[in-house]
Amino acid sequence: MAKLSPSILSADFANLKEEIEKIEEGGADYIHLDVMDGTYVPNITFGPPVIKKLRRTTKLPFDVHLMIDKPERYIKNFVEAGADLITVHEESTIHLHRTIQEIKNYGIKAGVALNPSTPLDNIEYVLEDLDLVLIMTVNPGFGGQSFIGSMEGKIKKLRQIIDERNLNIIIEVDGGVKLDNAKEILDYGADLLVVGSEIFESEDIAEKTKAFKLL
Ligand SMILES: O=C(CO)[C@@H](O)[C@H](O)COP(=O)(O)O
Ligand SMILES: [Fe+2]
Repeated sequence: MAKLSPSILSADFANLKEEIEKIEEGGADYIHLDVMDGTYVPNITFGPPVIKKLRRTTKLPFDVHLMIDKPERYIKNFVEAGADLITVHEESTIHLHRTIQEIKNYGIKAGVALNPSTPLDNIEYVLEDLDLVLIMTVNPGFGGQSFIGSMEGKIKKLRQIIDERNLNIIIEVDGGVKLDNAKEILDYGADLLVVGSEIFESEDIAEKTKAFKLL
């Protein structure tokens, strides 16, 4: 069964509590929280105070995707807000190894995200320290974009590396995941799918979440 992390980026921000209840009802495994700072990506969303309030509304684990410049400045704030898993972009932090260690020292899971143009080689020497690798299948910043086809090879290659080395790393795929391509993406080797617009822009959020869970 597919693991699912619905992204609230496309949710109704005036009714987040209700929207979260619907994905919970549909069987979501995590909630994906897209944090954007207007510098690392050309969009601004929300930060630790919003996440802290949301923490009281659900027991689902918080999958926090940081699209911010120099994320090491704010790891503590996101941990205190209730993150269970923090993913930083490889391109956003100079001392990636140190940033990963900082996240893990708080006793939560650490992930690294790669933009579409960033090679897997860039995480070669931190792979053993990671709980998760997030493959961006769109350029980060916005929901509702189309899956970039060449990411198929990247997901497959990462699956091969993880299996060959027997590593315990989740492959998360984020961007342009829809009901009609999700099965293929799982077959490439993804473990965890992020879905934003396809779930939150649908008529029935709980039913749509269930449909992904049945894949
Ligand atoms: O990180 C991001 C965008 O930068 C994503 O998490 C999007 O929110 C996914 O949205 P869809 O592509 O599924 O609409
Ligand atoms: Fe994301």
